[in-house]
Amino acid sequence: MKILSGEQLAQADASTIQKQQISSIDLMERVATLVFERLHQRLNGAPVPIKVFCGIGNNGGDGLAIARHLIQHGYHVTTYVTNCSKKRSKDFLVNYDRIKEVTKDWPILLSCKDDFPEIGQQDIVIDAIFGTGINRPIDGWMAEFVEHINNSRAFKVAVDMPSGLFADQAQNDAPVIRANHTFTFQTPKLSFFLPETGNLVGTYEVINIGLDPEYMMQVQPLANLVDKDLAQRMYKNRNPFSHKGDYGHVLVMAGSEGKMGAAVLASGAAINAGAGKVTALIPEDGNTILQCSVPEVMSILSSGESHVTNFDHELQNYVLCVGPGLGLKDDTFSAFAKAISKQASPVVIDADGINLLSRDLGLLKKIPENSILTPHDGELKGLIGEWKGSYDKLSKAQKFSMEHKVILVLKGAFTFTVTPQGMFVNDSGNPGMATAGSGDVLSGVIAAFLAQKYDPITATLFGVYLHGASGDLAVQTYAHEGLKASIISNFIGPAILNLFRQPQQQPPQQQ
Ligand SMILES: NC(=O)C1=CN([C@@H]2O[C@H](COP(=O)(O)OP(=O)(O)OC[C@H]3O[C@@H](n4cnc5c(N)ncnc54)[C@H](OP(=O)(O)O)[C@@H]3O)[C@@H](O)[C@H]2O)[C@H](O)CC1
Ligand SMILES: [K+]
Repeated sequence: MKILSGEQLAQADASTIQKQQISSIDLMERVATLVFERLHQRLNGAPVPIKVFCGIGNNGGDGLAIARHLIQHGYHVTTYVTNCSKKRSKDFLVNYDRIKEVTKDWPILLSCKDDFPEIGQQDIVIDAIFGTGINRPIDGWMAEFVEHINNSRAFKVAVDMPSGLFADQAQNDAPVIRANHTFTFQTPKLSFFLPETGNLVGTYEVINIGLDPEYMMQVQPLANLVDKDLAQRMYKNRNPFSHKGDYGHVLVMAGSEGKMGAAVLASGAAINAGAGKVTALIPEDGNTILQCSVPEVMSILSSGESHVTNFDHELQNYVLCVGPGLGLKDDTFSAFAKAISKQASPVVIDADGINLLSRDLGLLKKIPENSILTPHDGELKGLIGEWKGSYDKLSKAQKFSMEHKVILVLKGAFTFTVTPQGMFVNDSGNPGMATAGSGDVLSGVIAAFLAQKYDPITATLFGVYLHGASGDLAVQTYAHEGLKASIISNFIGPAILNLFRQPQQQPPQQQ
């Protein structure tokens, strides 16, 4: 699914009105009906007090039309208009008139602090104050009003976006409605996925409002969302007559004294994700640990006892995955530099591999095009320097990716994959995955898909998605707290199966 900017959504809106020969007021009606239907499905006629707060633009117009449908269906609705300027959008005004068809109560105008209504704990608040048209931080009495709503314990439903939130630009502590649920139109917005603002959205639900398919097809999005549908389409079926040679050989260069677990996890995950063969290049003293932990993985021993000191072996045709638990010793650095310089096809570099690379960024010239770097924030600083907020981080990462022709996986609640061809946001995963070794598993999984001849971007996106999906399945048994990296790794297979499982049908309701 594409993630568009506020401006692009307005263009999609205009293009829909032109091509579908639908008026903007009818499009607003379509949107409001779809939101109403979802609310009605959940509320099922409950006599809860509903307060609809409308701005004076088209988001407010949506709010008025939603309020009209709710009133028509017997809900207990009070409608308010935040009267922050004399301007009104055309379709706001039409809906302001139309609400009179269903109620004698005019919407209540709010113009200052004295007008703020009390909001009860049982109330449902529908926030239709600002949507994608917000163009500056909310200030003055409106800022206090946002705080007033946020301080209430009512359940808050945002229309398109929580008011005050910008779809695609940084905002420094500007007031924003803290929604419990957001019905967002056509595409989710980039700010939903960033750590500074993601929590303001609550759960979100995308409503397909039927914007012009041609526009949606050709537009270059800010990013693409990788969800179950897309992951399903990435999966490659196996040929029944295939053998292990068809699924590649991963060489995991990893581990040092006290960190052999990282080598075990990365190489084990490569096996679990379907690599035909996996070999671990590890320090001598780690051999027993590795061989006892994952019998499927072969080993090559470096001459160093406690850390890898050299890269000398006879292997041919393998995918290199380098870095987990490798350490930062000088002779490890030389072995790392030799390892990456010998590669002709993309490599996966993680953890200490990235720290070693940051020691001499000149080595970037030796890395094959489309190699995959999987830094956490601390490691990323060694590559792109400091940043101010997520938008700055993403823009620096994009510049780095294009300049060095590498794929960056920026791990987080929503992992961003930044490629020279564009940016992707991952939709799977949960906070239980914030646990030691989870990243080692990810690097092994991505390397396994590279070895299975997925192209580098697909191997990365599919690996990141499945890693998160494994965590999502595992958490149902282990809870966030009980999740650990080896469990995530063991759930890769079930997560692949789950890609093709249909959601369970609800049993028919009894009359
Ligand atoms: N995208 C679609 O296809 C559809 C979207 N719909 C809905 O429309 C809104 C976007 O509507 P728009 O009218 O462009 O914008 P808003 O309603 O969000 O707000 C614009 C008005 O607010 C003023 N403004 C902006 N920032 C502030 C502020 N900080 N304080 C006070 N006032 C502000 C702005 O006025 P100016 O003074 O800046 O000129 C506008 O008056 C979208 O989110 C959807 O909900 C359609 O219903 C259907 C299709
Ligand atoms: K809103």
